[in-house]
Amino acid sequence: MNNHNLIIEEKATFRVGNAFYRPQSKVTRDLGVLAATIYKHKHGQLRVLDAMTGCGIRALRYYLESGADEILVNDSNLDIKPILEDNLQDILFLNKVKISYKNANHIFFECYNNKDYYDLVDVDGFGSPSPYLSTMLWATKIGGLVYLTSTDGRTGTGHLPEKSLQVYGSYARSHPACQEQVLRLLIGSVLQQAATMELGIKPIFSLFTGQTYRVMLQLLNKSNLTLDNYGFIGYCHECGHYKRISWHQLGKVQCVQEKNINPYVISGPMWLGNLHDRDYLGEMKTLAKEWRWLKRVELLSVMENELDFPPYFYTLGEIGKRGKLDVPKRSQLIQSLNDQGYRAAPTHINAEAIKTNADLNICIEFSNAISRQKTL
Ligand SMILES: C[S@@+](CC[C@H](N)C(=O)[O-])C[C@H]1O[C@@H](n2cnc3c(N)ncnc32)[C@H](O)[C@@H]1O
Repeated sequence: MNNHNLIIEEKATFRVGNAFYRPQSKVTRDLGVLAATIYKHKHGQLRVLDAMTGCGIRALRYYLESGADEILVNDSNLDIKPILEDNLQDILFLNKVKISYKNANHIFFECYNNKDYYDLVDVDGFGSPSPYLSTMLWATKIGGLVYLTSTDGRTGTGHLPEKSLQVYGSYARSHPACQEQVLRLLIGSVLQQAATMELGIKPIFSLFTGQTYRVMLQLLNKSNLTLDNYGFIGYCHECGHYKRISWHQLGKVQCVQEKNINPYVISGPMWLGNLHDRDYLGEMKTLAKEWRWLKRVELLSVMENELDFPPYFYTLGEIGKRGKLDVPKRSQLIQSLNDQGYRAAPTHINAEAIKTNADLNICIEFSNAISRQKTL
């Protein structure tokens, strides 16, 4: 490889040429590498299918950093062949990598047909993930991981509810916590697709970067779709309250606040369980510390702290608007809620929002109390 236009990302050195590379997605690659490395430690092997590779950066990093034993690298764009083969030449030479230029669904079907299942299937496409929501599972080993991307935020955030029905089989409406909803729709949709094959899934971690939604899921050997973990979220546009709604409550719930009765606007069905697995996240954090990836340690700590909360968050904007006073800093409001025995934590999804088990009215009351104290 000549040195012209060389890019270095962690242990990988490569060129982009006419292939795809987005430096801002490094955080999604970093977390993928951490999870893959933990998987290799636990299972002693790591065979990766990088189904939409672009310039090959993920394949390189899974090999060089996670210790992947074997990688099937694929991209449907044959025009990138010279640059991709140049980038992967060292591992091609070691017989660690196979490259193909097919539609990802073709590859998934081939894997299924040949009973050739992978430990990690990375599906990093453009826009909507809908063509791969079920097919990617055909290529995944039971107990293995799938790492799925969506960059189609508009559909799941409630701007295109009918398209959401088409993509996720769920009706998505707009509300302040709608980015968390996209992650939940993605997980819920894979959960439902897996259930049709009598399989289940467990979220290892879920990530929103501001542009990209990513979920890392583990494939389980039996369906875990239940009326408890797959359901609805209601949002009251009048008073800003949320409610987790189960199937048997549909049509029966109304928002009753201060003698006003308002209908909830309902989105779903979607995943209502935790967005991450506590143990796996903890192991990823320990590894990130060992590798001195301090920014990732910080992110994983926030993700750890957002576990075991209701499936939505309150934005400071909503709290301020409804409380009609200036809203304090996020950390101050969280501290004051914690001091009074409520659970509250930041969310990685929105830098101006909190996850809490306190009611919105409590958040407004505490926020106003801090504001009044400041003006005294
Ligand atoms: C977002 S880029 C991948 C980026 C890469 N994983 C990374 O981290 O830099 C999406 C890639 O998927 C390829 N692609 C799009 N649709 C595909 C399909 N159906 N099958 C295989 N590859 C596809 C595109 O050619 C493009 O290179």
